[in-house]
Amino acid sequence: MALSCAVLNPTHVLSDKSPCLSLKSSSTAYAHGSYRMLFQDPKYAQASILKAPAAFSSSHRGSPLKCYMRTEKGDLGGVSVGTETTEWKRAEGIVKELERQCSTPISRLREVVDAMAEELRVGLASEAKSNLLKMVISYVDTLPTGDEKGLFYALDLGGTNFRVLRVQLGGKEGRVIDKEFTEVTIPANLMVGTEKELFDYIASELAKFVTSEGKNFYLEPGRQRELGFTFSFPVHQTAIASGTLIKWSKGFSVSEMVGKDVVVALKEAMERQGLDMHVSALVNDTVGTLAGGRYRDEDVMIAVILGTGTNACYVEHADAIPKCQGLLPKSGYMVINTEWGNFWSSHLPVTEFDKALDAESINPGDHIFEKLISGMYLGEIVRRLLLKLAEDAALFGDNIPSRLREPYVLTTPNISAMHQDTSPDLKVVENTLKNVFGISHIPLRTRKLVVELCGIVAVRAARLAGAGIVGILKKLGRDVIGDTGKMRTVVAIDGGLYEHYSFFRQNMQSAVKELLGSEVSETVVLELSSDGSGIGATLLAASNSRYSKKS
Ligand SMILES: Nc1ncnc2c1ncn2[C@@H]1O[C@H](COP(=O)(O)OP(=O)(O)O)[C@@H](O)[C@H]1O
Ligand SMILES: O=P(O)(O)OC[C@H]1O[C@@H](O)[C@H](O)[C@@H](O)[C@@H]1O
Repeated sequence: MALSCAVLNPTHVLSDKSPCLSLKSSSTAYAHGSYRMLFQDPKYAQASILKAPAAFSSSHRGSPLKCYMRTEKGDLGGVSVGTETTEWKRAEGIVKELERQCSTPISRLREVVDAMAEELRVGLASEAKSNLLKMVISYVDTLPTGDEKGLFYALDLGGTNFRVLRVQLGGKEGRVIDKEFTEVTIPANLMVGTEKELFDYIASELAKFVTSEGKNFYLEPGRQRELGFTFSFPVHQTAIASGTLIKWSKGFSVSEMVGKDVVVALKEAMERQGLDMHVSALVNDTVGTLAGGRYRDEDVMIAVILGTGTNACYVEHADAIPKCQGLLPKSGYMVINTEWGNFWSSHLPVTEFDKALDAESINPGDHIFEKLISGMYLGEIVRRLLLKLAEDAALFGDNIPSRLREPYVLTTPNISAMHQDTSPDLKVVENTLKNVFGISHIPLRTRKLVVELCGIVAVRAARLAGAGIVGILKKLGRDVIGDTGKMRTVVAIDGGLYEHYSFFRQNMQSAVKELLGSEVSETVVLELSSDGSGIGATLLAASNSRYSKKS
């Protein structure tokens, strides 16, 4: 079977040193001019001089045989004479089309900003089930003052990790006198198990941690230990220390929990563990991050999580919350947990791959924005693209590795490592694809294509996250220089995706700058607040302590 490749001739050159021919199974190719066939893979090392018109065949089967062809006089000035197979052209076509579908030009981002600002407003107007954004009233209407004192614990149940923390707070002078924490990965089976299994695991880890309390930590005599419980899932908050689960996200589905008070579930589990501790605050991790950020900088107004999932909260004026009837806080403001992961707009650049991922997820139709931008999903999107290229353009040869069909086997840390591979031969890409999918002998141009795919998915995610932030700034009227002049707004950001993926961080920051313009963007600070939610939860436990004298 002849490859339908162009006939080679000396003028037909490729600008890079990518392999010139991809030979699948037994096939022949034709070459004009006299060339030396250099096989890239040593096991086919046979240099043979081909006299034009030359035909050669390979009995090689399986993944493509890569080779270089050069004139007898050696290298054609550093280029190889090559030809494109139809499959390669098809692969490039698919990637180009994907780039078009995922594009986020500033015009489209502005539409997303406006849609986000509108959904924020709608969500504050009423508790209608139809609201995309839950806009959860957090019952946090006072943020840390710095006067907090004493020993407080925090427990942070996230999408991937579960953290326990204790701090000794020393008021304005001492601030954080000492802190200790431990982090464990949540066993996957508990994400889909029973309430008792999940909460007994959490309570037992917490009880273990309490027994290791050192002498640096001091509990006032006669007091019960107090805890800030950070629960990174959509909760309908009913008071500062109670709330019922609205729905799971990020691969969790402990079914009988929906509608139940998560603090009651934790308290029952703590009792089963014999753990004597009072839950003083139930907070979303964005609210914890905001509190931790405000403890350091009084201009923190917004907190964003870009981790396994994504979400944002912000400080809203109480009189801008119509659904907050009769709950007018003395402070005049209320922290709102937007639950923006559930945002959707027709302006979002959603592709067939995103739709398929959503349809096959455990929460189809939910958290569409989160599925476009957060750490749980970026690797999975790239995997789906690679599978498409393998099926439609034989990117990795005739036989498709079975692991390429395995959902979530390619993680976002994998794609950030490949995407940020600075080695000249893209060794990280090669090793990652080999370790994850068992694919080897990947030519350089294919590795470059994989990097390009990671970039397309990451840029879209980062720019959409930036648009989400500007949507909140717009809701607050801080996307322009108001008549009160320039106001500094700090956005505290936590989460492994933002913290570890610098390319994502840079693209998000540049999207915010592009949307705001240089003058306004100078008033907005995006800062990494990597231990924010834990510290913040202890601070909120302190400010809502059963022993504090509420004025
Ligand atoms: N090196 C990395 N590059 C890109 N994303 C990463 C990296 N390391 C972790 N992440 C993302 O961060 C997520 C963990 O975020 P983190 O905030 O630490 O925990 P959680 O989401 O459980 O609160 C992981 O699910 C992963 O998607
Ligand atoms: O910290 P994580 O696991 O990345 O969670 C971030 C967000 O994940 C979303 O799925 C939840 O609905 C939010 O409540 C949460 O804040």
